[in-house]
Amino acid sequence: MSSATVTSSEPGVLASAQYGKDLVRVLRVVRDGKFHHVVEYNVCVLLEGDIASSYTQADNSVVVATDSMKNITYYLAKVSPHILHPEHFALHLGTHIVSKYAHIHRAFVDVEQLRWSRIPIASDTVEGQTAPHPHAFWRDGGEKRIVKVEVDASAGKDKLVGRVSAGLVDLLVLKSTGSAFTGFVRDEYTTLTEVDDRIFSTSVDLSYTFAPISLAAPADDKNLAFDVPKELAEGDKGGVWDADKVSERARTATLDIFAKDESASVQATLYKMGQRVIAENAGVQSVSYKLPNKHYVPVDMRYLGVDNLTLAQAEVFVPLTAPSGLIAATIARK
Ligand SMILES: O=c1[nH]c(=O)c2[nH]c(=O)[nH]c2[nH]1
Repeated sequence: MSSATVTSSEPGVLASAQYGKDLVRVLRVVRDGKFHHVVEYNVCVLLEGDIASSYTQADNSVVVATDSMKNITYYLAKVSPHILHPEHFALHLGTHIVSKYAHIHRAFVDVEQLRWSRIPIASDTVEGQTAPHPHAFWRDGGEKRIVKVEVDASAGKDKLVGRVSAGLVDLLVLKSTGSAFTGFVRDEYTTLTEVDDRIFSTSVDLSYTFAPISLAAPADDKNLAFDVPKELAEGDKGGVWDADKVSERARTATLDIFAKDESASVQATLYKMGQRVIAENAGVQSVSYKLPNKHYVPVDMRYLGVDNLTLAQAEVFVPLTAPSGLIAATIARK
């Protein structure tokens, strides 16, 4: 952003500015004969560049309307060969915008992907397996895949840098044993009892960051020449161009560790999850989790002469909506 003229009557200076369109909702159908693929995305596009005068001087000549950003998003949803891969689609969208507008130096594209899974048809089997329906889908949970991309043209339109992080949110999990919490600080504020066995439930917020990549500027006027560089595509195991597999592995690792770990605490389980994501994905530089500790409290039935508090007898629990613990950490590659 170029600096604005500050007159003496203005006590403040425009320190940063971004604008764009949020919640661009799009469903795309890709027809592969009778076999269809669908993706549903909520897209947010924000831009930075030489736009200060639109704030400081009411100069709209530098404004690409947010309405146009919505239209570009729908246009690329129609023509981009990358539409089924949210990381690649977001890179394409960001690259398109910074290449088209000379005064726009950075594009930030966030994609939230909603779940549409194939309906398994029990009466149709292929080699003994339930057949996934070719064009019927169901929302199998509120979990969302998340992609955040920055396309940075500040070093030049022919020196684009892509910064990508991805992950998931709202993956709700619960285990009814295999979790303890003991040995924590005990002082005058402590009311929590130590437990060798408890319910562990959380809503996983996972995000991992890839190493920055250089991007080829689109060659043609319609900016459709954005291609995954071949050498990168082939040698990119666990990196940005392997993003669908990374997403699957990170999700599986998270669920596996959650289920199998004899958890000493949310902190210790989180750390193991992060280590596994780093170990399994060579292109991932760091992994962050935010894990709320969603408490379930055994109901005290002693007034009825019923034991629902001792470990083996705790069977009826109340989910607490608030407060919850919140355990967060980032594990970075050494
Ligand atoms: O796994 C946990 N970590 C904590 O930091 C904590 N604090 C708390 O009250 N319960 C728990 N559980």
